[in-house]
Amino acid sequence: MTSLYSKELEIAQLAVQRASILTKRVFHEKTKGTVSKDDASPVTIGDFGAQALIISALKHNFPHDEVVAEEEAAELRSNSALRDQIWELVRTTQLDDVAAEGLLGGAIKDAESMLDIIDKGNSKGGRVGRIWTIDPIDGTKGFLRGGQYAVCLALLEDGEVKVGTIGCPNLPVDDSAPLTADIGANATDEEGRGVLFSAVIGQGATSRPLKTGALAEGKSISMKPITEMSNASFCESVEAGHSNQSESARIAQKLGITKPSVRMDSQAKYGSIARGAGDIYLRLPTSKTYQEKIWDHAAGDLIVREAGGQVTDTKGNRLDFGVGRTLATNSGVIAAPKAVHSQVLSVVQEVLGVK
Ligand SMILES: Nc1ncnc2c1ncn2[C@@H]1O[C@H](COP(=O)(O)OS(=O)(=O)O)[C@@H](OP(=O)(O)O)[C@H]1O
Ligand SMILES: [Mg+2]
Ligand SMILES: [Mg+2]
Ligand SMILES: [Mg+2]
Repeated sequence: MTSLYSKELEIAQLAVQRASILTKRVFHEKTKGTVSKDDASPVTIGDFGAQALIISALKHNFPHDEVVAEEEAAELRSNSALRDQIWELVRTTQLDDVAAEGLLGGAIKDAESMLDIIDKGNSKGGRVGRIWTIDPIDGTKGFLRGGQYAVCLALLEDGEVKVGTIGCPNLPVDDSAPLTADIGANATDEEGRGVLFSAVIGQGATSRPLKTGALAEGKSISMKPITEMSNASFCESVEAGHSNQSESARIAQKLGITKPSVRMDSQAKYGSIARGAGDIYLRLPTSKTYQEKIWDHAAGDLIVREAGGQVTDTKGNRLDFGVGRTLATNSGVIAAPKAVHSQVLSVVQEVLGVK
């Protein structure tokens, strides 16, 4: 008997694997075709190319589903040199397993079709129906700096995350490799690195080595119970502009955590705590106006919850993926093992003065 969402899970994992081949190629290039977006954040040829490959696979398999993706093609329509660079990458990236590549529908027709495909990620999101959300490169600043980054894909149905997949080319394959500052900062995809995290609602979370063809065998993962807060490790963003790092240090101190935080880019943080390499992920708002994007959290939220964790915002509410392209009703993220989540939340609220 096939289980619920088995086709969605298989396609999602293969699509993330294929997109990761492309991002790894760009990761090793000196020039990554970086342009600055309207909000001053960077985007590279890797982000555009990965988004094109993932949407193409989704449209081949699930033509009626909507897609909320981070990037848009507007800039590429007026910059043909950049478009051509991306097309060259997309045209020459495929899974090295013919059957797996066939499941994703094979190659995109031409450069113009590629731009149209990138723009199919423009859904407004919402509470109704099937909507995929894509972060083609999460942690683009990390990708450029030489840190962690992730290729992220999730399926929402009526506003709830049902399937989530995160490809982390630079994380150790070994689920028990402890979370260290070095893993956060050390960007390499040499032998022994590259992991694919996945979850389906009600079916648990898994990790497997990130491959270039057919999927590797998966292993079930779970969060590590925290027996002593003094030994707990927490992770947060590298970029001080994305998460308040002085407040998190005060929270850690009040909780009795003695180790310094591990700073790591991208949803690699969610995957790392889901497999028990780390314990707690704190993301504390740095401004009252910034709204977190659904593609930055959907896959990670499900993977952590399916691994035995609890994920809320700083108000103690579950993340609500049904209000549009952003988490407009939420503020920050607190992810921790279920048994200690309320303890962590109450210290967060005390330090932030949240009622
Ligand atoms: N002001 C502010 N506050 C909170 N979050 C923000 C902010 N600005 C940007 N972003 C989003 O942060 C995403 C990357 O954050 P990360 O946690 O991966 O890592 S890090 O902050 O770069 O260390 C990053 O995702 P990518 O653009 O996919 O890299 C952004 O969507
Ligand atoms: Mg992101
Ligand atoms: Mg991104
Ligand atoms: Mg971005």
